[in-house]
Amino acid sequence: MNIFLIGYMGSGKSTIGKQLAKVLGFGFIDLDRYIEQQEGLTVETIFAEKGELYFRKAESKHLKAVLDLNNSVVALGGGTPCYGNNMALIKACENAKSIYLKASIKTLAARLAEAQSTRPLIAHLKTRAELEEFIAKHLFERANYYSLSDVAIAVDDLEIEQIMERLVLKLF
Ligand SMILES: Nc1ncnc2c1ncn2[C@@H]1O[C@H](COP(=O)(O)OP(=O)(O)O)[C@@H](O)[C@H]1O
Ligand SMILES: O=C(O)C1=C[C@@H](OP(=O)(O)O)[C@@H](O)[C@H](O)C1
Ligand SMILES: [Mg+2]
Repeated sequence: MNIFLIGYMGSGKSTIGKQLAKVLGFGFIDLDRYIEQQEGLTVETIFAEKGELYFRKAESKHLKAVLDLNNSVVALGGGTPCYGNNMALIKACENAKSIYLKASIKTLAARLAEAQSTRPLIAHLKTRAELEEFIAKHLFERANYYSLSDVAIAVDDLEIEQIMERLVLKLF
């Protein structure tokens, strides 16, 4: 079985993915880290020096390499399901479950305010109001892709442990 974690930046894909893999005894792949290893550049540098289009093409290419793993948890990037035929490929995987970590704009903004500099799409935003406006519009564009996931979990106000418990119940 293969598990794909989907959701907006800051929803907890990387954090929950790592823990879930540990609990299940599965391998863990963070697609962003995998892209960095394969490209020999950080995500920030790829955006800055090669541009977002190059990143999206690399993301699709490297996604294909992690689709057919076994007993793995894969934390996708926030944009991964929303470009090209990525979500169709994820949905077409056999023995795979896609999980949407669904968080409110307020929760996402609070978490991302602490981590804007490592996320090129939001690094330039100055105030909390600008950040919230950006997330609201972006989430409106992306939510239809996220909602194609097999399972959705509302993560607002839940500790990581509580999310893990709910996830395991929904998965098995
Ligand atoms: N359930 C949670 N409660 C509180 N903080 C969380 C929770 N899940 C994630 N975080 C924090 O939110 C930030 C973004 O998490 P991360 O796993 O990097 O998200 P993503 O990979 O979806 O962008 C991190 O600082 C992480 O510690
Ligand atoms: O939402 C996006 O388009 C992106 C999300 C990031 O991953 P996280 O969702 O893990 O922050 C990373 O892939 C890149 O900065 C672009
Ligand atoms: Mg991540």
